[in-house]
Amino acid sequence: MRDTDHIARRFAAICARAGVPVMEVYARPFTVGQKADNSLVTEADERAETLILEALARDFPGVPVLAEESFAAGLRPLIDGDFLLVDPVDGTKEFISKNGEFTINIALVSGRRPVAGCVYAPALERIYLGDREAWAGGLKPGGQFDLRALSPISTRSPREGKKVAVMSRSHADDTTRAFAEAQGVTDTVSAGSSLKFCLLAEGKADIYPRFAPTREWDTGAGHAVLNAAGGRVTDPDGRDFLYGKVEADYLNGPFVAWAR
Ligand SMILES: Nc1ncnc2c1ncn2[C@@H]1O[C@H](COP(=O)(O)O)[C@@H](OP(=O)(O)O)[C@H]1O
Ligand SMILES: [Mg+2]
Repeated sequence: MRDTDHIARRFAAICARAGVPVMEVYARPFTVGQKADNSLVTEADERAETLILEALARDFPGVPVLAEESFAAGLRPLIDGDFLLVDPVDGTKEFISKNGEFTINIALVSGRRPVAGCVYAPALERIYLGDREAWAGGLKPGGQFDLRALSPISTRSPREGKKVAVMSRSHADDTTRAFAEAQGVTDTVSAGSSLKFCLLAEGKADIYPRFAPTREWDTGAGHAVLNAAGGRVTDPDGRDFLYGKVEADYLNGPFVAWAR
C-alpha cells in the first residue's frame, strides 16, 4: 500500500459501478429515513455502500474500511495504520432535493493523510480522482473507467483582488463567512458535498472554509484530489488536518481547503 500510483483509478472503477444503484434510486420515488444523529439516509446510500464494501474487500483485502452507513449501524473498524474511507452518498440533501450535486467518495488514508481518492458525481456524470496526479472528466454510471477520457487538473493561484470562496449550500454560517471576509474573499460560489474540494482542484475557486461539522468520510476523497492538484487542507490556524481521529469518533474539526 506504500505506492499510491494508480490506486485512485481502482477507486474510480468502483465508484462508476456504485453509480448504477444510486441513479436507479434517484430516478424513482424513494423513502427518506433519519439516522440516530438526525442525518438523512436513503436506499441509495445503503445499496451503494454494500457494493463498494464488497469491491474494496476484493481489491484491498485486509485493509480496514471506515464507511458512513456501517458506522451509523455501530460498526467500528480496528484502525492501526492505513485505512479506507467510504461515503456512498455525500450530499444526501442534494440527492433528496434533486439538484444533482451529490457524490460517491472513496479514499485511502496512510500516515494519517489522504493519499488517494475518488469523487464521483453520477448525476453530473463527472469524476475526479487524485493520488500522485489529479484528473477529471466525464463518466456515465456503469461506464467503463478509462483514464484517456479524462484530463489532468490543477489548482490556480489566487488573482489579485479577486478571491473566490466555495461555500456549502446547506452549511454556510456566520463564522465561515467572517473567516472568508478576513481572507479577502470577493466572490462566493456554492456547491453540495465534496464537489467543493473539486472546484478548487480544477482551478475554479481559491478557498473553501468549513466550520460546520463533517466526518472523515465526507472530506478524505476530496482532500486527496485537492492535494494531488496542488492544494492543501489545514485547520483554521494553519496546522495539519489529520485523519484517524478515533477518540473523536472520526469527527472533523473546522478546516480550510486552499487552492495553493
Ligand atoms: N452535525 C453533523 N455532524 C457531522 N457531520 C455533519 C453534520 N451535519 C452535516 N454533516 C455532514 O456534512 C455533509 C454535507 O455537507 P454539505 O452540506 O456541505 O454538502 C453531510 O454529508 P452526507 O450527505 O454524506 O450525510 C454530513 O456528513
Ligand atoms: Mg453520506
